[in-house]
Amino acid sequence: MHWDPKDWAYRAEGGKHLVVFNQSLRKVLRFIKAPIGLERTLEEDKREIERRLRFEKLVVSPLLAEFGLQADSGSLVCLPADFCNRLSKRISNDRPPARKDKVIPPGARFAVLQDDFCQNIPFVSNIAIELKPKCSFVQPNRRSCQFCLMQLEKIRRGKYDSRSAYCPVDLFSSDLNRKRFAFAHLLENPQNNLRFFCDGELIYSMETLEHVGASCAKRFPQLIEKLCGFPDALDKVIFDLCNVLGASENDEHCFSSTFKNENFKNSESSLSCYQNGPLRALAALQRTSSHSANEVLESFKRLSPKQVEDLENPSHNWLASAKKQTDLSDVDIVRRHLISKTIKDCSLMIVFIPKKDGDIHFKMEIVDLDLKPTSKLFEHKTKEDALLKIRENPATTNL
Ligand SMILES: O=P(O)(O)O[C@@H]1[C@@H](OP(=O)(O)O)[C@H](OP(=O)(O)O)[C@H](O)[C@H](OP(=O)(O)O)[C@H]1OP(=O)(O)O
Ligand SMILES: Nc1ncnc2c1ncn2[C@@H]1O[C@H](COP(=O)(O)OP(=O)(O)OP(=O)(O)O)[C@@H](O)[C@H]1O
Repeated sequence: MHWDPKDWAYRAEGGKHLVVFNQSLRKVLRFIKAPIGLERTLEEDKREIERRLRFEKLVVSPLLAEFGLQADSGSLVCLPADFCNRLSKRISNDRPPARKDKVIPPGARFAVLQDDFCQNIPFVSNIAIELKPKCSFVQPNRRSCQFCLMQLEKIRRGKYDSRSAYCPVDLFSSDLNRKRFAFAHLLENPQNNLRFFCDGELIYSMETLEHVGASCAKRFPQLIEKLCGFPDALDKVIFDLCNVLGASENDEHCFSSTFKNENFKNSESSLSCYQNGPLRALAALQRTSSHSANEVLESFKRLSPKQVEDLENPSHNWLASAKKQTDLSDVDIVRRHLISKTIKDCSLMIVFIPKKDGDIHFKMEIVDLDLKPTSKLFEHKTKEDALLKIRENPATTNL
């Protein structure tokens, strides 16, 4: 393949990866980032990507398949230094300033080449919704979910300026009103949980609100109306999407959610959604682990060097760990935690097509199914400790 930076444009990025897309090929390249000045060898990239692809193929895909879902993970490609260096310069101005502490390390790189899930329907205009739902349930002995509890902490450390009233427990519920309420708050303050793209270009997100300003909040519903050909199309899209997303098997409530049933008294939709759908699978797999991060770290410390090595090479054995009902060994506990953490952090990429009969058809893919490195176990414990402190002060829970 001929690699020309001019064929690629900036798509988006998270804490670990930067993604560019090729409009004509409908493909993306997903690069691993590193802090500015920190060297990363080609071998490190390759090992990390192979570990992830292995995990997706041998562990996540079979688990998702049990719920009728597929994960399309892409393939490893080696990119020449000249391409990577020129591409980095080309996209630099498109990157959000808050993410610029990390870059694509200079030189040749390994990356993942994957289908572009923002535009995977040919011959028509594609509007895509990216949804990062996060943890679906309230942990035992707690009243509020992790997302709601973490909001103040995220504002305190400067990650966000304002609190989002989105609550994942509402999104995962089977009650369509709660789901729509969750979406309304995602639209109001998307943070890193919601993005809209039109033919691959970002049209609404936290980043566009910061850079383009509030006008994008008006413009993107108009674009959706134009594509669908009827008024208030965004409402219909969200309503239909809530139905096909499915729900967790357990209808839970989060103490910090601001949803009030009375606000929806006159709503025509005191209905439940179909339970089957990607959210059902994500909720079930997120529950793979019921151990605290502290317990997981203790289990990890007891592992032999060979067992630690096993965590670097995910295999079919992880499926047995995920399915065990009793007698969990230390290895099982760590594997289950890593599976659960991965699913709590993945995103859905959803493209919709309005049909002539007024129906809307959705095509959904799952991205960011990366296996968390064991080096993050300590960070998970630290985050959990921070959460416990929040819980000790009841004044902060019901924000
Ligand atoms: O711990 P959380 O729930 O805050 O999740 C982190 C995410 O923060 P979020 O809550 O979505 O704003 C965080 O999201 P951002 O990159 O900050 O947008 C990452 O996804 C991080 O995982 P990794 O370091 O990229 O492997 C995530 O870390 P993990 O805990 O999943 O390892
Ligand atoms: N296959 C794909 N098709 C279209 N867009 C994609 C694809 N993969 C990733 N993206 C876009 O690139 C963004 C960054 O990718 P990704 O979520 O993998 O980064 P990350 O650093 O691992 O994220 P996080 O910090 O949440 O762990 C995604 O949020 C999404 O907008």
